[in-house]
Amino acid sequence: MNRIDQTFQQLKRDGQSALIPFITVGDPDVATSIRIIQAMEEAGADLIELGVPYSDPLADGPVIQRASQRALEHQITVIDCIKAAGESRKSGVNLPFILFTYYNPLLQLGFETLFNLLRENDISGLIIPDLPVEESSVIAKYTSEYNIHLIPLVAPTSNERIERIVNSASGFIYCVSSLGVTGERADFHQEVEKFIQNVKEATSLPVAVGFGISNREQVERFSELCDGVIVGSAIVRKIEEVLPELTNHEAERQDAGLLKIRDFVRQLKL
Ligand SMILES: O=P(O)(O)OC[C@@H](O)[C@@H](O)c1c[nH]c2ccccc12
Repeated sequence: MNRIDQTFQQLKRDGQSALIPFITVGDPDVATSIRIIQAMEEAGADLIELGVPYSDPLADGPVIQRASQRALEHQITVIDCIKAAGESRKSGVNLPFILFTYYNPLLQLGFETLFNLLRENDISGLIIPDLPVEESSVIAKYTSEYNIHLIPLVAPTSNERIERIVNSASGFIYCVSSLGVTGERADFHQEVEKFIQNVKEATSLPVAVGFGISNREQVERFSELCDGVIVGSAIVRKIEEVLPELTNHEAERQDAGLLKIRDFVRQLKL
């Protein structure tokens, strides 16, 4: 069984909601990203979204755009990101990995190569924000053959498309809490509760919500409504804040930076 399925089933048995951080791999570099992934697991994260930096991240707000730019300074590729997951697994990390990438880098790579790499590096899921369900059939045969989930995004404006999106999904459904781009928010789409309820009624898969969630109170609010919460920009901003420590040549300073990231994530875990 896929690690994502196992994790959500275990969380359901424990009556818990999943905490799913997003980080940009290679920000500030791959070795540090692997240490951040380890820190996320220590902090209590249940799954992790590993973002592939992209030059034209249309759906990303300024925080993640800056993280992509920092990673692209080292010319990090989708293969480097996949291998970083494999290295993390070898280091003892058990979290299910979800590769988060725009569509274009995958086209360059080719799906056969992609799915072989995903399997070799024990990546359990894929999120492609700019691949509409109408065009996802090209990937569907690989996801079932390799037992790797293609996790769809649904938005408050998806309405009649919700049925079609969730029927072709596996793993879990990613509900986008608000319109626009990623980034911490004080408030969300005015119908967000109703929207999440509609999605839950349309699927038996776990439902997670992301976009704008940045503090414990918001995690509590959305964990009441669904099976998991995704937090990206707030964590990426914390990484940005401690970059001087993470990139310091002294190991103690690096460790201090990692501890700040770990403690920030830990206070989000319910
Ligand atoms: O950053 P936020 O507001 O916490 O939202 C999660 C988001 O970072 C992550 O899931 C994500 C990163 N890039 C995206 C592009 C589209 C949708 C979602 C994403």
